[in-house]
Amino acid sequence: MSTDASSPSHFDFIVIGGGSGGYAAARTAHSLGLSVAVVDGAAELGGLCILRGCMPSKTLIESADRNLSIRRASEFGLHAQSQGVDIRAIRERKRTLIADFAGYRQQQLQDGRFTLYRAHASFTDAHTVELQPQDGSASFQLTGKTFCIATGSVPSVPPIPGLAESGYWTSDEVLDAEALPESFAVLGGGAIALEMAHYLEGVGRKVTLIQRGPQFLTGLDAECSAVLEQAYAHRGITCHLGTSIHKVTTAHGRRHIEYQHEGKEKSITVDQILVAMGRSPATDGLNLEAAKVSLTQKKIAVKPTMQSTQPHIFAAGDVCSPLDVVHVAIQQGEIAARNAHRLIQGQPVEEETDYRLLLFGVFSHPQVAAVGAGAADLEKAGTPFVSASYPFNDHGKSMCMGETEGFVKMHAHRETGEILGATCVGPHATELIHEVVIAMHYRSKVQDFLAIPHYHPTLSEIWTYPAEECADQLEA
Ligand SMILES: Cc1cc2nc3c(=O)[nH]c(=O)nc-3n(C[C@H](O)[C@H](O)[C@H](O)COP(=O)(O)OP(=O)(O)OC[C@H]3O[C@@H](n4cnc5c(N)ncnc54)[C@H](O)[C@@H]3O)c2cc1C
Ligand SMILES: NC(=O)c1ccc[n+]([C@@H]2O[C@H](COP(=O)([O-])OP(=O)(O)OC[C@H]3O[C@@H](n4cnc5c(N)ncnc54)[C@H](O)[C@@H]3O)[C@@H](O)[C@H]2O)c1
Repeated sequence: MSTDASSPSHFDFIVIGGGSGGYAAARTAHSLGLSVAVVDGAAELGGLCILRGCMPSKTLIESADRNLSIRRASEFGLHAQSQGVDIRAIRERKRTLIADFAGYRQQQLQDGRFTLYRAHASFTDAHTVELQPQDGSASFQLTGKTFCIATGSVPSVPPIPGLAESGYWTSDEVLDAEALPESFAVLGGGAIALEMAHYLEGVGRKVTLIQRGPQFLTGLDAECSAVLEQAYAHRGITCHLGTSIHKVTTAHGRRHIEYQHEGKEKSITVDQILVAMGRSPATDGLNLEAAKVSLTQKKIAVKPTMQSTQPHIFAAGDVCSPLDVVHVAIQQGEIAARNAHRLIQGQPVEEETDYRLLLFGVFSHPQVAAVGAGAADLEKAGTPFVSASYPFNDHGKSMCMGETEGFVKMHAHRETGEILGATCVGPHATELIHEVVIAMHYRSKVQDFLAIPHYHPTLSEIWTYPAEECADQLEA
């Protein structure tokens, strides 16, 4: 770390935000020989994924998954019974792992490749940022030839009457709670709502999911939502879709939610509310107007080159992304750095993001994963295609495992046979999808896919069924 007066105040590339996107940008720019500054204003370094996102949530979910196995032990001829759940111990395990992951990232940020400033940055003009150090010392300025804004996102809380006054949790509070109340209303139907509902029910809490839209995971195949709704209902999670929340009140320390569902006025009383209604890009305080950087739908507007409306100011990650996930933030950060290098060298800024293999996974139970185009995208684009699906309840390995909820689905180009997209809801879906990602990376046709050997009996071989049916449709 360096904040002393002798540090250079001019850099080739200044990265604002040291999370997944920012770190990837800084690492790439350094490897290309640029002088790099990273500015991060957080009290703790590490970024969302490590501190309050992917890693803590997956650590907690692992405990829920194992508890579900204990609950079902008798199905497998095993005498096992849960003796209870120790939320404090689950949090301790999470804290230990996260401290390790965060420590490694902090080391990477401070190993001398970049000049790290622990400060909040805001633009004073298109080439200058004002830094307000985290330790309260006097502010100072840095100038840069190029920049990458990678400031991430913050939970978004809609103005539901009474919600703020009643109090609520976001994922931040669930992920670090040392005790959990007995009942929760989870508001939202995206990845956070579904993952946290799985965790909370998995450790024995009563959960009601209240989603505004007609399906979970808006934008994904509606059949995924139907499978999740049924699986969650089977576990005793109440799922109310197509709702409209009127207001929240409190009585005796509990929260009372009034909402409309299926044309009827309903209400529930719960101990705690988890708000999982999306996240907003973290642009407050950046003074983007001074740099003439524009927003579109609250996010920083970027071209496929990751350039903002100011060509030497790039962006990466949640602050600008069409999908708030880590591998995309990293890809964008790397492209931003390589294009900044080209700009400085006077070369054409030509590298563009390619979302053909856009990949999304949800660690619910069952899990959901998708890559590439869905049927709705292909129809909208007018692409001729064939589709086929196959259920896990007719697949040998998943039947042996007792994990029969869900299906796999594949889409292929009607003329070329190239695989264009796939969806999977079911056991280990977030792992299984990668087989199709690799095939799509190499632009495999369904016929090529069928030539690849699949071991028997495995979950992976389930993909051969929709591939075979797509190939049959193509022949026909
Ligand atoms: C509960 C949860 C679970 C998730 N699970 C997954 C998952 O399983 N898989 C997945 O791919 N994605 C997941 N995500 C999404 C993923 O965490 C984010 O997409 C990713 O971490 C965003 O990285 P980023 O670099 O854009 O931002 P961040 O990692 O948030 O980094 C932004 C940094 O900028 C700093 N900053 C902000 N403003 C300023 C400023 N003005 N000056 C200086 N510094 C500033 C912040 O301190 C922060 O360190 C999850 C998110 C949540 C909330
Ligand atoms: N496994 C993963 O990759 C993972 C896990 C968690 C989060 N994330 C990322 O974090 C981001 C935030 O996740 P999220 O689930 O909060 O957001 P989201 O945007 O995916 O989902 C928000 C949900 O809240 C609902 N909603 C919004 N306003 C509402 C209102 N007024 N009343 C009722 N419902 C309302 C929406 O219909 C939507 O279903 C996502 O973009 C996601 O990519 C990813």
